[in-house]
Amino acid sequence: MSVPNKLLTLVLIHQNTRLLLGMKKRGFGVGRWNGFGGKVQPGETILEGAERELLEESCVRAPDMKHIGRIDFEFVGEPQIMEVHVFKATEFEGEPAETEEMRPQWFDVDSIPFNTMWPDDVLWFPLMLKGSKFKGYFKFEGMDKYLEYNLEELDQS
Ligand SMILES: Nc1nc(SCCc2ccccc2)c2[nH]cnc2n1
Repeated sequence: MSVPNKLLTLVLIHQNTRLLLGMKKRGFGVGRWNGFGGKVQPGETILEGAERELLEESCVRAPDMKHIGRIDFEFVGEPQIMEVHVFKATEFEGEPAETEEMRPQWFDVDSIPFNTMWPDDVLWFPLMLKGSKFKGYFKFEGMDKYLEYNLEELDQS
């Protein structure tokens, strides 16, 4: 019996040569820099979930966020696939501030801390940064290693 995918969001704010990331302070992915996101709740759209999580985790709003990709993550031994919808924004309202979940920090796009991020990020962040749309799949064994993956840049046309 297969279970439906777990719907999640991930929001990146990319302004010229800087990228806003947050240090995850608890829960899934704790101790890693990442975009802002989390579970999509019943009754909200994926976009509404992304907007809500960004505000909850960073105190900023990004009305111009656009859906730029989807990455499915399978973890060996877990029946439920994590279906992560990635959004990118260039403008934001408010001031990024630390919350219980995340400590935000700006990084130059040439010094992204990939060694303290999920191991797949180094593969798809370049696509995100250059404005491509993409679709990916990663099969993880544990939190630090993927066994297989595919990653596809999609035509914008
Ligand atoms: N960059 C990245 N992010 C995630 S989870 C993102 C979605 C999420 C899940 C739970 C809480 C907040 C946000 C990853 N998983 C495996 N590789 C990964 N890479």
